[in-house]
Amino acid sequence: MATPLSSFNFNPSTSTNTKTLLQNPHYTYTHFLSNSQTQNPDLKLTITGPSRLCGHVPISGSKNSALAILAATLCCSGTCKLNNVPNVSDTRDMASILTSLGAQIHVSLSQSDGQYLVNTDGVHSVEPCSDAIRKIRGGFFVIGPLLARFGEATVALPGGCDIGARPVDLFIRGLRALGAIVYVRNGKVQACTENGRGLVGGRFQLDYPSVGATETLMMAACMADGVTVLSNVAQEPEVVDLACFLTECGACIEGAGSDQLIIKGKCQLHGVECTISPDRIEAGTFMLAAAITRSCISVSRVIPSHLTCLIDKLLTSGCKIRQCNHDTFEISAASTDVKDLRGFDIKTGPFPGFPTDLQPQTMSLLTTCIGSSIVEECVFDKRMGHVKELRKLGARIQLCGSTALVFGKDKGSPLRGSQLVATDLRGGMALVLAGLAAEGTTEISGAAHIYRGYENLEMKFQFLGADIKRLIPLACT
Ligand SMILES: CC(=O)N[C@H]1[C@@H](OP(=O)(O)OP(=O)(O)OC[C@H]2O[C@@H](n3ccc(=O)[nH]c3=O)[C@H](O)[C@@H]2O)O[C@H](CO)[C@@H](O)[C@@H]1O
Ligand SMILES: C=C(OP(=O)(O)O)C(=O)O
Repeated sequence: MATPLSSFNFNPSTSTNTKTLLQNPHYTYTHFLSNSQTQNPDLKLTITGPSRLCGHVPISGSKNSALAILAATLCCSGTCKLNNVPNVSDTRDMASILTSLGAQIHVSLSQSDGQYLVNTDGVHSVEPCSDAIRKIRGGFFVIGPLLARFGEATVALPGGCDIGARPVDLFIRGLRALGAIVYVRNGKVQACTENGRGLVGGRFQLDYPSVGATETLMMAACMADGVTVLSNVAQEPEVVDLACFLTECGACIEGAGSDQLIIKGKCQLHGVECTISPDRIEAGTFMLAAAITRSCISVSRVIPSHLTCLIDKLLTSGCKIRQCNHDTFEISAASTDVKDLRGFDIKTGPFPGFPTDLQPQTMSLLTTCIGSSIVEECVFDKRMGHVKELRKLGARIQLCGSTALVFGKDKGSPLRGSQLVATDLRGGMALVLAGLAAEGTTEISGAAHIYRGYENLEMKFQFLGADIKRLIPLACT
């Protein structure tokens, strides 16, 4: 029997250790946060473990699908209605990028599934607010639709997680292949079409199947004159989500989910209603949370084909995973159900490979498993910032470049609470998972990074029974 979906286990109790932290005169516990508060660099999370989780967790809409689809609304005349947009700081930043161009956005957070009504007919600028673009990676993707619909765009070089070199050379070369003139000047990419004639269909082979470059070029090609063939493209589910959205809007795209896209340009696309797919990275994170705390929880909505790699590894480790219906999974690592978990090796890669966005959280689990494991990060060149922090909890990890050798536990829990610093989104969440498993209190500063991509994160963990709180400087309340 699956755990009943109504069996929420809300445990708002405050442990002695947390009380000690709350005695800090400069910090307070807050239940709800405003937009600027989630981005406050002094925001902290405090967790007292070890936790046993129990109950059901609903998965929010995909951050990365939502960002790309919000950018794609710039291709559409009329209004787009987007449901299930996650209320995270990245989507709020994307909304401010669109409004800085003149788009009208009505956000309804009272809907349980975050609804955005977006109309880009009144766009009067082709240069989005640079400060917002420099905060997130997805904001840069607007260069494709702006150029396609309005014939020019000036977009600052993007931000996003600090996880290595993140150039935009493939975007630039791809847009040139569609007839654009593109320069990088003073930290901004300036693009226009020759004599204002618009983009033209062309052929372009990506050196690497970049998700963002594939999405940007797909949006541009949808409104270029003629046929475009893009090869060696990304096959991630978020690319498929974007292609489905654009097709509903009237675009003609073949091959989404394969390594080649054939796109026939259309003069105009129209607004549609669309529901953002569930976030596979959030779903994977909660499955890993169940494993690291040796607990049993259920998770929905999950699209199983999006998480094949992780599910296979968790089964290898000894977890029991049961599909309760088409989109609900129960995962158990509880001692009543399984022997203790064994370590396993992972190597990240483009989809359908192991997702780089689950690498840090998986490493946290491996520090608690029997035996040693090898973690190879092959997508980003500096995505190991969490290693130093996990060591502060007592984890034994040897690092050589982007390969980590993780020594599991000898006996008992090897992790003990400590004061940690989150330096990026998934690395920060890896610390949350480790904090749930660790004995004692873990305090994580730099928590704003985590709020970029996890909706209601501490509320979801509290419902599962974890002792987790966010602390915000008194000056900001
Ligand atoms: C907003 C968004 O959707 N972010 C996701 C997107 O990021 P993003 O689209 O930035 O990731 P890419 O797939 O582009 O990056 C992968 C690799 O390609 C390289 N590269 C990329 C573009 C380029 O022009 N030149 C180049 O060399 C990058 O340096 C990196 O090493 O896909 C990543 C890989 O699944 C995820 O981790 C991010 O969560
Ligand atoms: C790397 C990520 O995001 P971004 O590309 O937006 O920095 C992520 O979601 O893990």
